[in-house]
Amino acid sequence: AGSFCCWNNNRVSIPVFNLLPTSGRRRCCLYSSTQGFNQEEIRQKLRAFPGGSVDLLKQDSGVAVLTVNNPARMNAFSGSMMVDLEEKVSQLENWTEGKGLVVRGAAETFCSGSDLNAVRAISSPQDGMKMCMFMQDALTRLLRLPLVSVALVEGRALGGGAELTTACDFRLMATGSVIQFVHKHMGLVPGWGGAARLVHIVGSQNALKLLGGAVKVDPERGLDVGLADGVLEADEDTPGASTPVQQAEDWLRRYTEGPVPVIQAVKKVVLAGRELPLLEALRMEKEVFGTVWGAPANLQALASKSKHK
Ligand SMILES: CCCC(=O)SCCNC(=O)CCNC(=O)[C@H](O)C(C)(C)COP(=O)(O)OP(=O)(O)OC[C@H]1O[C@@H](n2cnc3c(N)ncnc32)[C@H](O)[C@@H]1OP(=O)(O)O
Repeated sequence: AGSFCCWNNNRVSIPVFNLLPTSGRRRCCLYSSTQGFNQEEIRQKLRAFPGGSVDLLKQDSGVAVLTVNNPARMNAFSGSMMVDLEEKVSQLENWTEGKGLVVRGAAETFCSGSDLNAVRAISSPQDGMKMCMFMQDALTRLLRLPLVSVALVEGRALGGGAELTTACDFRLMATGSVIQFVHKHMGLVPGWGGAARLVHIVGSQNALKLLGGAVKVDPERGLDVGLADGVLEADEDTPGASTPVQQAEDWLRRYTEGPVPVIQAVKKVVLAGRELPLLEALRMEKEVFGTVWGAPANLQALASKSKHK
């Protein structure tokens, strides 16, 4: 049962760690030392570029809020924020009571990508690749959490910020917000796993258009191409109106309402279907099914003779 998912000798072994029941979960590293991935060394390098933070609020409701917090730089990711993000993902991997996650930016904007000051300082290809592996690992683990996650996009999500939105299960765009993969304008392509995930979300044709044209995706276009799953209307005039975070939590509730083991199981079977070849996905589905069949929520539903009208 102690399987994990390093890419060894160009062979991808089964990424099952996060699909296991919580007690058997092991943290996954996407890359190993054979690919030049030394997480501690990269952490130390990244910490040399401080500023801002990534903050985690775990709530009794089972829904956590992860905030990218560097408003002086439009929530750009400094090096220390990348380390913060990875640590917060680790905490969420061990959150046995969790069901949902809202990912947002501070001060009404999402994230303007990597901090260009840090980018200039680590512009060698070797350092760039190390940062890329570190962020791919953190964001892959973010998407693989057994929580249903939504990116709440206010203001701008640019470059790596756009990539971060794709590491969530859903994207909610506030009125006036923009998601833009500006990489081409920076002489880059996505490196935090954003291209691979974008293809899964919108298909290769739309992904080519969005990346190749560095298209500004507003909420209407987001819904049209399938990048956005909903739009939040601004409601500043109504006294006591709910905040965008509350609106996002309300939106998410349809997927997070119910017992923790069932919600986590739903995410796990979908993840298996998304990431594994069919036979392995079916096997994983069987494993997860075994954790809910005859479990308290199932027995309770049977006893109450519930009807689905
Ligand atoms: C694999 C990852 C690839 C990447 O993420 S590459 C980075 C992609 N992102 C960018 O190129 C964003 C560059 N920034 C911009 O386009 C604009 O600043 C932006 C976000 C549209 C906001 O424009 P405005 O509303 O006019 O505000 P502004 O330009 O005065 O910005 C306010 C302060 O924030 C700073 N800022 C914004 N984005 C940053 C970034 N990514 N890295 C470092 N600093 C950044 C900006 O320099 C300004 O600071 P200051 O007030 O001049 O000290």
